[in-house]
Amino acid sequence: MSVPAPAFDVDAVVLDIEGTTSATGFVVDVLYPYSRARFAELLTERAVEPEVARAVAQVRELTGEPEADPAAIEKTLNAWLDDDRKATPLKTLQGIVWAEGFGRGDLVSHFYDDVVPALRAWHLAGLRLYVYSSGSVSAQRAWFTNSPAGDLMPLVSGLYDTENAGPKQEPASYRRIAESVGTDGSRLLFLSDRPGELDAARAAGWHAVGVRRPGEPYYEQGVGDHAQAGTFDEITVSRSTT
Ligand SMILES: CSCCC(=O)C(=O)COP(=O)(O)O
Ligand SMILES: [Mg+2]
Repeated sequence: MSVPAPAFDVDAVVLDIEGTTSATGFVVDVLYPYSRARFAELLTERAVEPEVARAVAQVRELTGEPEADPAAIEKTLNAWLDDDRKATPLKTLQGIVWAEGFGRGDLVSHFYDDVVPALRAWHLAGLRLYVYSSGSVSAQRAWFTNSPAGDLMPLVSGLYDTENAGPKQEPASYRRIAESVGTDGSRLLFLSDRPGELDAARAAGWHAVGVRRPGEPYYEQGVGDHAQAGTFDEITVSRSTT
């Protein structure tokens, strides 16, 4: 079923990244190898850093291997990468490596051509913009700061990931975000490529639009009975002040 997106009167738009603002192919072909090549050093040379140690403890807990050494942890991380599993400790460790890569100029993020003009127009119209991605908050910040169109963080009011909000397929995560931004779910619009995420947002009382871009992994599957758009140009949002 294909339902075109209606016009939305909301206070804020919450954005998924991979498959929605940006190409999955770029993440998988550029960012994933970048992190894969740096995990060994991170796990051996920087194991005492609190963020690394916390993520390693989470990997050990998730795998049920409390004694796992750096080589075993690396093997697990790479297996999760192969499966594109959005495990929180994987995303934390990738976020560390990517943020440093963006910072030193090795990496520049990717946004589909229709996205940045739409974000600027929505921001100008008084809408707040948030990000909710499986990528860690530090990865998201680096992604928006180091875009081909320059620093986009001034457009963004807040960043949410699976650590500060929870899993993306659970309605409770969307309720948590609504509470955090101080807005009722009925005044929030979530944009994502994944039907399970759209279902969870709708179950929390949010508006949701499925973004279906040719070539993306979820394009063929579609977005179920959710309203859909092929680009951000097809999404009309405004914010009434009454
Ligand atoms: C800058 S975040 C990098 C992309 C990533 O690792 C990821 O898992 C994105 O997943 P999403 O929830 O945005 O589909
Ligand atoms: Mg996505």
